[in-house]
Amino acid sequence: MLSKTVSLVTGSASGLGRATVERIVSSGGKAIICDLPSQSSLADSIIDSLGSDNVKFSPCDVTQSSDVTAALDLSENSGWGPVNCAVSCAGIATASKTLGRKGPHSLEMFSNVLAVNTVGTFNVIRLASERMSTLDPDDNGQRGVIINTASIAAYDGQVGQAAYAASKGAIVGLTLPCARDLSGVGVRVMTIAPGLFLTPLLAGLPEKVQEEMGKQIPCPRRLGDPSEFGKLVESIIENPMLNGEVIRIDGGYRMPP
Ligand SMILES: NC(=O)C1=CN([C@@H]2O[C@H](COP(=O)(O)OP(=O)(O)OC[C@H]3O[C@@H](n4cnc5c(N)ncnc54)[C@H](O)[C@@H]3O)[C@@H](O)[C@H]2O)C=CC1
Ligand SMILES: C[C@]12CCC(=O)C=C1CC[C@@H]1[C@@H]2[C@@H](O)C[C@@]2(C)[C@H]1CC[C@]2(O)C(=O)C=O
Repeated sequence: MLSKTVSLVTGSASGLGRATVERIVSSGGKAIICDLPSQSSLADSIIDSLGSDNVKFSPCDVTQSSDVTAALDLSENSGWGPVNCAVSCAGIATASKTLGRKGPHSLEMFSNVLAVNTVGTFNVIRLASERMSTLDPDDNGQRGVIINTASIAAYDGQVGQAAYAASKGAIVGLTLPCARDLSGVGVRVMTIAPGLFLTPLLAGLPEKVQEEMGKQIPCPRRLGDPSEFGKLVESIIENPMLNGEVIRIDGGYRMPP
């Protein structure tokens, strides 16, 4: 049960973030949805189905410190107290070769992917951990847990994924040092590296392509369901010994070049 969980979940108007909010709330916790202002109608539909006592929306660009601060404030101003769980799912994926037919990879695109995926994730870690540090510790001396989302592209980046794989590799890389940095205040840091999940990121592909992608996965022979990501988030929250590690959730899949 997550009845003591007060969470902030970025990128949670959609896909893996949304499934995380649904899981946390169905297990008794509360969640602040942090997503871009353009996603407000999706956020409203989640609030309608889960209840405004359990879920609130804070329009947020994760690259902006003031937006993340406002989301953390919303939890405290709503009477929920400081968050004790922060899950980063906000992310963007681009495809562009390092040197393509039209010339070199856009530097702006590379910087933007790193800004949202990596800098945005670290922004949440640094600001959320400060709030968690004000909480009373539990029996294990722990005050909170931070869960990041990388990708198996951090290890098996494909053609055209230099920016995306770099942004996710950096999240893998910061997991242990952040866990070490925050151990003194009793905050755990974990990262999930998903394989292929059926979210709006992949749902836009033709069905045939989705089916073919699903068949590449050794077992189970299908794309992941976002609820399976939500289940893993719940396990990480509940298990005090999980810290400083990256967990792949990919059905044994390794991406080809
Ligand atoms: N679906 C998949 O197969 C996989 C997804 N991932 C990662 O999981 C995370 C979630 O992806 P999905 O749920 O599939 O995608 P999605 O596109 O359904 O959700 C991503 C959410 O992030 C939000 N977002 C984008 N930029 C933002 C910003 N600057 N500030 C706040 N929110 C922002 C979007 O508005 C969207 O609601 C991403 O980091 C993605 O890279 C990793 C591996 C596999
Ligand atoms: C590049 C992929 C695969 C081929 C295709 O038809 C369309 C794509 C666009 C979305 C990409 C696809 C694949 O590379 C896996 C990722 C990178 C996907 C976005 C998220 C993704 O599922 C991932 O991070 C997997 O680890």
